[in-house]
Amino acid sequence: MSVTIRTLHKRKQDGEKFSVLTAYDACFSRLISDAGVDAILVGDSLGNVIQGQTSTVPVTLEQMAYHTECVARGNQGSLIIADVPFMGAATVERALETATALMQAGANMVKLEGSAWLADSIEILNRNGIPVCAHLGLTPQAVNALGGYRVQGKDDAGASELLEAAKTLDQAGAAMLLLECVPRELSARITREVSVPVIGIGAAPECDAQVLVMHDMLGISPGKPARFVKDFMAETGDIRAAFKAYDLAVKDGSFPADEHCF
Ligand SMILES: Nc1nc(=O)c2c([nH]1)NC[C@@H]1CN(c3ccc(C(=O)N[C@@H](CCC(=O)O)C(=O)O)cc3)CN21
Ligand SMILES: CC(C)C(=O)C(=O)O
Ligand SMILES: [Mg+2]
Repeated sequence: MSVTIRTLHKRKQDGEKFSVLTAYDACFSRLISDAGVDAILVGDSLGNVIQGQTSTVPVTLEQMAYHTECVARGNQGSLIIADVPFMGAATVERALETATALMQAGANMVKLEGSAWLADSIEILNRNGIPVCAHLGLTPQAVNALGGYRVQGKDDAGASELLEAAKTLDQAGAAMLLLECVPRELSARITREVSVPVIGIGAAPECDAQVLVMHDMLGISPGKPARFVKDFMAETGDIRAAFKAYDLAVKDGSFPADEHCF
């Protein structure tokens, strides 16, 4: 039985959590979906973990489409979400072209980084049968504008802006939201106040779902891991078991713990 948007919306209504991991190739896509992970994100984090770049800015649409095709071939029924790369939604026209390529490569949903201004693109994509996940908070494609990878929505003004953006995009028809590096209390409040499922990374255990970069949760990414990362390989010693332990920990609410939140 394949996971669909409907399945995941029902999970939120029923108060059940779901799990998401990134994958970039057919082999890991198969292992992750076989482990019961509900959705696979073909993240532009492939710039970091596949290409060895220092940000996601250099990643192109052609590369995203190629990795989405690879993931789609290995997938055993998880929902496939593909990242719209840098500048891919700069205009509504570009968002349509970019999303077309990713959906034709095998994605079931596209993820766009931004804020309330994504509403126009979301409406037109929806009209054309493309569900959208809106990525809010720390949006890594904007690292040069943000001045680094920093927690967002820390002061009162930033927090109410983020809450309003989440509500606007919920109203505009976003099928899901993703919060990255947003303080725990604010993340929990946004999750309560929107109708669609909220995926967290560096957000809150109260979110409806969690996502991690696969290489991070296997403990094989270079450098010091971000606060929100947990190494599931350390406690299992086996890739398949690590994916299963992650899925279980997300679903029973034991991941993320306080130490993974801001
Ligand atoms: N391997 C990998 N994992 C990721 O999670 C990831 C990527 N690559 N590439 C794209 C973006 C970049 N991301 C990042 C990168 C660094 C931090 C980071 O160091 N955060 C600080 C927060 C500092 C603060 O308190 O403001 C941390 O301590 O975790 C967060 C997200 C998330 N994404
Ligand atoms: C970190 C997640 C949310 C992402 O956008 C990616 O993997 O590219
Ligand atoms: Mg991304």
